Amino acid sequence: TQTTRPQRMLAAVQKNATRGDPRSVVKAIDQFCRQKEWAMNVGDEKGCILDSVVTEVNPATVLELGTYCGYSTVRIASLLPPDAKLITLEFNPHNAAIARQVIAWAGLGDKIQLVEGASGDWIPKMKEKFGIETFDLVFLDHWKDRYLPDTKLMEECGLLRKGSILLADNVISPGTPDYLEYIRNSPRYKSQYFRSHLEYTKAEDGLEKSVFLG
Ligand SMILES: O=C(NC/C=C/[C@H]1OC[C@H](O)[C@@H]1O)c1cc([N+](=O)[O-])cc(O)c1O
Ligand SMILES: [Mg+2]
Repeated sequence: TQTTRPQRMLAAVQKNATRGDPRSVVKAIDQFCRQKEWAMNVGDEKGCILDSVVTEVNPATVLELGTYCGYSTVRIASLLPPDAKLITLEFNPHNAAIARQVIAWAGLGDKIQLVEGASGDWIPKMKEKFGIETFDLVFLDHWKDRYLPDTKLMEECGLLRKGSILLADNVISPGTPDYLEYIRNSPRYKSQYFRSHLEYTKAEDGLEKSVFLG
């Protein structure tokens, strides 16, 4: 029977990456996407910007919205300090099942909590279910029309503190116009655009980094 693209991506990781070596997992996925099949991972160019933000923030608590196959999950978790906690939300059970195996191959299972379900349902439960007070860093990479409602929801649930960083993928391609308009005009955020390209292509895309001012 026909395999799915996430299944073929996982097979490429298991074939080409070294168990317990997160950077080799990242490299294997990027190679698969360049040489075999495009897939919607943040990719290596935007990934380097992601790395620099994670390193700068050095977060103790991270929320990722949109795991997909775990590429950015592994990329972020490989840079976190020892006791840091990364919670990643994925709506699609098949993608979540693949991501769990990618994360396991990278040996990062103890740093990452993958939660299956809708961000709108889980964001209000972060405190009670995971003992999270606030997030130091949020990486938005899920459905583009969920960036704005979920940001407002995080504000309402008190999950952001003065200095929390939101980093949003795809603000140009596919684009998140309502989110950009809100975050760039809100007095509660200070935003910065990092221009780059849509993963594995020459199309423009970029990451929007926003600091919550409280
Ligand atoms: O839809 C995108 N991401 C949303 C992911 C959505 C997740 O929810 C549905 C599925 O569970 C997936 O894992 C996307 C799309 C493109 N694209 O070029 O179409 C590029 C990207 O970097 C993206 O993150
Ligand atoms: Mg993306």
